[in-house]
Amino acid sequence: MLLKNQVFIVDGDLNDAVLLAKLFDVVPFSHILHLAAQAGVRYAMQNPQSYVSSNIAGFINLLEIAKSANPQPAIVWASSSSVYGLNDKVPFSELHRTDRPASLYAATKKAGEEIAHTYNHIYGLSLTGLRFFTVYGPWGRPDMAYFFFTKDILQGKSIDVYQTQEGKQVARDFTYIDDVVKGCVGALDTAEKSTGSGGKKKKPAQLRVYNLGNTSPVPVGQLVSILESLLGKKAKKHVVGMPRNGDVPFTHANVSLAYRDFGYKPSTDLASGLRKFVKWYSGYYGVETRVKKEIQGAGEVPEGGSA
Ligand SMILES: NC(=O)c1ccc[n+]([C@@H]2O[C@H](COP(=O)([O-])OP(=O)(O)OC[C@H]3O[C@@H](n4cnc5c(N)ncnc54)[C@H](O)[C@@H]3O)[C@@H](O)[C@H]2O)c1
Ligand SMILES: O=C(O)[C@H]1O[C@H](OP(=O)(O)OP(=O)(O)OC[C@H]2O[C@@H](n3ccc(=O)[nH]c3=O)[C@H](O)[C@@H]2O)[C@H](O)[C@@H](O)[C@H]1O
Repeated sequence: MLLKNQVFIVDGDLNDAVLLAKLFDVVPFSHILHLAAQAGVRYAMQNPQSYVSSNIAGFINLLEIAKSANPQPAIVWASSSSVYGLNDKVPFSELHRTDRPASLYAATKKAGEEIAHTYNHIYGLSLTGLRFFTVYGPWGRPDMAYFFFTKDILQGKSIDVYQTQEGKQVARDFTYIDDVVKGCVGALDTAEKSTGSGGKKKKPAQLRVYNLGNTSPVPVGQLVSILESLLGKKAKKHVVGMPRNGDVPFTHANVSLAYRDFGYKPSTDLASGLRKFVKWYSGYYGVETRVKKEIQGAGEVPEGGSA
């Protein structure tokens, strides 16, 4: 039995139907926040099958169990800004085209949105897809640019900063983790109940898609300048043409729908968010940075402990 404030952790694969069924037997889930996926745009060229397995087959496995559960849970899940693909209207709105993905990762997230539509339509599952925009912060993913740029700058290694074939800077609507977490909680709080029971739909159920971005794109070159200042070290920067690797030249979120429906309002600019990241990174990896010196000077302790 779980006591108040306790968390029950089960380590398993989404594709393990037996395990998922057991979990649903034990817990009558009212809500599910589904974040598990094979993430990363560029890695999709190296290991395409892992995207199909986690983002399509694994998602369907979860939906299959959820649709037969009684009660059916409401599901909030992570889609991606990458579904906008070659869309060049800015800022990206949920009403814009998402039928031209630039990477297999994006194609699997877009497939997820279509699959969600099907399970909502046939079985009455309440489904909300959240299109996250390049999320960064403490405990982030080491394969993301802000993270490995930090490591490489500190180690004196060179970094590649992409520009478009036309020589324009590549930009991202970098979004701080705490803002995204607030968006997830808002989506969960406003998720309506599913309307089916025992695999049968009783009436139409809620189906939503929202952008969760920062609404303020920043060129990657500027991200590097901010890191240089926070780390107290110059980057060995090579500006190179963006390889044909699934990347898109820019992202920029319009978040008015999320604001209207659950008050989503990102409040962390890139410099403040990266400062928190570098503070965590310094403590976690035990490395010297300008931020670490500043906070030690002020008598604070770096976050994260040691690795
Ligand atoms: N970080 C971003 O910038 C960003 C942007 C858009 C969307 N997203 C999406 O947000 C979600 C979380 O991303 P993240 O950056 O925290 O990635 P992450 O890699 O840190 O977290 C994803 C987790 O899913 C787990 N996972 C993968 N396949 C699984 C499977 N078959 N069964 C069980 N677990 C599995 C991984 O082990 C990992 O712990 C993902 O769905 C990702 O696609 C992330
Ligand atoms: O919002 C999303 O849907 C996605 O967000 C994230 O993808 P991206 O926006 O591509 O983030 P990330 O790899 O950190 O590259 C950042 C920038 O650095 C540029 N970049 C990258 C590598 C490099 O060597 N040089 C470079 O300039 C690169 O061109 C880009 O402009 C998630 O990883 C992904 O899982 C997905 O969910």
